[in-house]
Amino acid sequence: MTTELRRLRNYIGGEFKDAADGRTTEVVNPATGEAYATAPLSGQADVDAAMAAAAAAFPAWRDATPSERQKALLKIADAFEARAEELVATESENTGKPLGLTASEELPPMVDQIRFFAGAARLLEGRSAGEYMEGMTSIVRREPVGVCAQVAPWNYPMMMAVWKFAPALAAGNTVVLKPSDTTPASTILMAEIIGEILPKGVFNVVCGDRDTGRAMVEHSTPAMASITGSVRAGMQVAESASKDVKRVHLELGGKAPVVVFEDADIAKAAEDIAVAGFFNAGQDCTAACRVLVHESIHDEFVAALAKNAADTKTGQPDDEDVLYGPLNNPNQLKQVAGFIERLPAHAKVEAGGHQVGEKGYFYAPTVVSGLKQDDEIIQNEVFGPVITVQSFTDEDQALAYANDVEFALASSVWTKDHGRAMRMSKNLDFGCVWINTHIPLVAEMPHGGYKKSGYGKDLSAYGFEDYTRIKHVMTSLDS
Ligand SMILES: NCCCC=O
Repeated sequence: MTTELRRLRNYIGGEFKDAADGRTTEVVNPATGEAYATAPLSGQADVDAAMAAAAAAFPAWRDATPSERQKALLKIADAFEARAEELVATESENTGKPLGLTASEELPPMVDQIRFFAGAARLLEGRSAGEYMEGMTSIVRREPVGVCAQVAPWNYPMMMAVWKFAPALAAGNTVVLKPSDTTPASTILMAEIIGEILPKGVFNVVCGDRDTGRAMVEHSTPAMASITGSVRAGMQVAESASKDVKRVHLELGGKAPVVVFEDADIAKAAEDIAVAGFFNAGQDCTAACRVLVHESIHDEFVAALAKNAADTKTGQPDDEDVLYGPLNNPNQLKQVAGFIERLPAHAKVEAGGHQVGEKGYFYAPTVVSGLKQDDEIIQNEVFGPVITVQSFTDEDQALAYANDVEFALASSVWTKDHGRAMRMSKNLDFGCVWINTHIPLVAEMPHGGYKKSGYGKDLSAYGFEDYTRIKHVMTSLDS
């Protein structure tokens, strides 16, 4: 018996539409490995239509007062809260995430982040107007940049979409957003909710693959392209955007060092690091994936971490005991398994190291020790439930190992020594340093990295300003 697949559609100019040429892709639930929907595989005509709708809606949305934009965003936050159960169920079908944790750990921060940007809409920062030249007054205008092309990833499909559209809309831009081709369902549901609140064309969703994303970034309409994804994808976006010098906002990979000194609370550090490394199956650009531990506590720490890994459960979304669900797709499962299969002889798998179950794309919580700084698994992003452990001799070596990767998004230090924590915070070359914790985020603080982790900030007033442009207006006092 064949079951009818749900038909997801693009949201363009206030209407749900199939791709102009009718092409679709199947959308698979990674917890079962079975298709449950189809989504448009959008081409140039669909991108053109979405860009035209966003461009047409821009002048009126730009000219709406900050107060009006705030009101609309607050309504969206309220509506998401009211339909939380539906959003969570859809996100879980998209990704296989545990239902309970998605409801408690993802939905509330998302709603809070929208409310934060609703407030930011009314706080437009600029230098003071004044007479910086005799007989002239200068003022600064902070304006929206225009239409924004935004590409969201599959690891947190709803929350990453919020990180993109909320600051963009708050600042007065209009948006064409593309969810990942593996996780479009929750974004389409968000479009349905948002569509009841915003004017037509202000928020548009185009489903599709890499070629769709490229068509969006290369399109002449958007003034800005923003992507959260892999380094490879970010480099392609930067290259495509360079053709007409578009503004680019890139949130790419991570390889977070987690530096545990000998005076840390070992049991607590091992417990917290296991959660921060395995949450969302480690599919998190800030995941606590690369532990550096002082040699004097190495064995004790590895044993504690391996025990926490063994106690961590992965499984189906409705199982209340699980910390994380499946990897997002078969390629991701292959990528994670590949890193373990290719481990050098000096590495030791302390926990996990294998697929779990026969259906879906589950992988066991894994801890690997005995690694060297130039090993593949130390230098490259695994994006799976795998925590590596290396040992160091002193602060200088810890710092050298921590900074010696191409990524620079997040890091953490575990110590009771305040001076050491402060020295490490100064010298760690990462966009975020946590001290005696790892992974919490707040809407008020910036998220974003350096080096191959990209540039531009998400969240915070900095993220909001990334979606604005500055204009200097100078007026002669004689006129
Ligand atoms: N913990 C949220 C990280 C966003 C990117 O993966």
